[in-house]
Order: sequence, then C-alpha cells, then structure tokens
Amino acid sequence: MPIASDQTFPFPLLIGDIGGTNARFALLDDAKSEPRQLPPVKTADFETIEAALKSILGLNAARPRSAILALAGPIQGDEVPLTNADWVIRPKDMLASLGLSDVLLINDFEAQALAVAAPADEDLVQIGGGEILPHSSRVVLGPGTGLGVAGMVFAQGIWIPVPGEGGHVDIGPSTERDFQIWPFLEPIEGRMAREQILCGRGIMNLYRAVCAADGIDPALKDQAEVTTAALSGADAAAVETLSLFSTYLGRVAGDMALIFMARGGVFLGGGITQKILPALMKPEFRAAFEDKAPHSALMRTIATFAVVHPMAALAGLAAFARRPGTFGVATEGRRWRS
Ligand SMILES: Nc1ncnc2c1ncn2[C@@H]1O[C@H](COP(=O)(O)OP(=O)(O)OP(=O)(O)O)[C@@H](O)[C@H]1O
Repeated sequence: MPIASDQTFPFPLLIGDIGGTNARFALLDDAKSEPRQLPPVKTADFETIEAALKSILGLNAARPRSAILALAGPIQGDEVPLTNADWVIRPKDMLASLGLSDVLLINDFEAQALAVAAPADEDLVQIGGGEILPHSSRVVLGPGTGLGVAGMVFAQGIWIPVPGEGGHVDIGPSTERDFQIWPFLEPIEGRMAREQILCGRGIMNLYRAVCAADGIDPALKDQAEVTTAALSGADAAAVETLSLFSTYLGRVAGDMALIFMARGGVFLGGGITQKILPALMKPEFRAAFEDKAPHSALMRTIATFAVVHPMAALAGLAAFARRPGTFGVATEGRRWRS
C-alpha cells in the first residue's frame, strides 16, 4: 500500500495548520531550510482557504508547488468541511486555483503527533513526575476550539501517527461534586462528550454549571474572562471551574495513556494549555492522571508535558515534509495530484 513516506513532495512546499479559530501557514523552500512563517489568519475573516492564501502569499513570495495541510476534522472525500469553522477545503480547487501539483490533507492532531516524535527540551514543560521511555507510544491531546486527540506509535523503525475523534468520546461524573454539577452541563444530542467541557466553549459550559449548582448568577462572559479570573483568584466559581477543568483533562489524559500504553509520554497541546499552564502545574491535573486503580503505579511512571512551542503542528508538518520516510503517514484518499 502506498504511504506518504514512499514519496517526497515538491518544494517550495506550503504547510498549514487550520483550526476552528486560527489558521497558520509557513513556506519551506527546500528540505534543509527553516520554515518561513506567513501571517496568521482567522478562519472567520475569509470565505475560503483560497482567498486567505491568496491574501497572505502575496505577489513576491515563492509560489508553493505542493501543500501539506492539517485540518480540525475527519478527512473524507473531495470536499472536507472543518468541524468548528465555515471553510470547506476542496483540494481539487486548490490544485487549480493556486497552481499546486500535490496536496496532502491530514488531521490537525496528527500534525501535533508528528511534532512530539522528537520534541526539543525547550518546547516542553513537564507536569509532575515520570520519564519518557524512548520508542514507546505517545499521546497528544489539546483543548482549543475543540478537543484534539491523537496517538503516536513507534513500529518497525518509524513513527506512525494515529488520528481520531477522541474529543467526542463520552465523559461521566466520578466524585460527589461531579454529580452535583453534571445535571447542569449542556449535553450534545443528549450525551456528555469530552468536548462539551474540555475546550474553549466547554470552559463556559462548566463555569455556568458550577454557578447553577451553587445557585449563583454567572457574572463572567467568556472563557478568557473565566481563566483570567481563575488564575488571579478573583472569582471563586472561576477558580473551581479551572480546578475541575484540570481534573477532567487529567482524567482524559490518563484514559488516553491507558489506551495507548503511552510510556513515551502524554503531551498537551492546543491553544488553551499554554494559557492555563499555572493551573495545570497545580496538583489536580496530575493527581487525576495518576488516579487509575489498579494501574496508579504504572501511571506514576508516565510523564506528562505541556507543549509550549507556539506553532507545534507546523513544526510537526515541517519535520514530516523534510523526511517523510521516517514517518508512516497514510495518504490513501487524502492526497490529490494534478
Ligand atoms: N485566555 C483564554 N482562556 C481560555 N480560553 C481561551 C483563552 N483565549 C482563547 N481561548 C479559547 O481558545 C480557543 C482557541 O484555541 P486555539 O488557539 O487552539 O484555536 P484553534 O487552533 O483554532 O483550535 P482547534 O485546533 O481546537 O480548532 C477558542 O475557543 C478561544 O475562545
């Protein structure tokens, strides 16, 4: 079966990380050069990806010959809608209108996974104990506009990213306080999924539920206000919201570590991780991560990290574009050529 590792991509190469809110792009002139970052764009500011790219590529930039784009959403067919934004990516249109000869689409957390195959020390902040076991499975998960999740498996000498929709797995109450709050959380079509809590709008869902459980009016208007008030200690409901958020993220991170037996480490990406890092360094996240009887002893050996690289997905795509043979990235049904 053909995999991307069998083939290289023509340079100059455009790499892009397209999230629900933000889209970030860079150009790689060749396999040895550093990516040249293009100005970031808000997906809501442009009707289509072609319009966004035409605006930022400008007249003088080297014209890319191929593109590898990471998208927030499952990739299927010739029209790929984003899960949390209005863009529909049509690779055939991109080939024609941008003059490309090769387009590969992958999942955005697959790109985050590519970035944690060989992360630089300065791009990581360790949360709690444990050590990375080399050549062992890894997990990345990140709260942003949604909750992205992916695995990274090492087999037969290469790293294989395993994309999925792990943000949409069910999550349930566990402690007495959870049972007080859960009835007030807004479900999605009748069920509680991880992404109802562990993302930007999830923070508001959780904050409103905490307030409702205590019979108080929610005074804070958006997730940034909640995390700011929580980190400064200015609002008790916000403080509890962020504490619970850390606990639930720890639980889910622990679940993913168990599923992948991630002795290679669990890596937290996503835009929100860096904004709430002081809260994640408190005991709640790691305690919930380790609270996995009968496997708590095992969990204590698994390292957890916040990824503090500002463009981790782009770094992952650049690593793949330079040396596709060191990764097992499947291309069936997601590569288009002119
Ligand atoms: N200070 C903050 N505290 C909490 N949430 C925040 C803060 N600032 C931004 N957010 C939320 O973070 C989310 C954007 O995250 P991110 O920057 O990872 O975007 P994205 O890459 O487009 O997301 P995704 O890849 O998950 O679709 C939005 O929901 C936004 O409201």
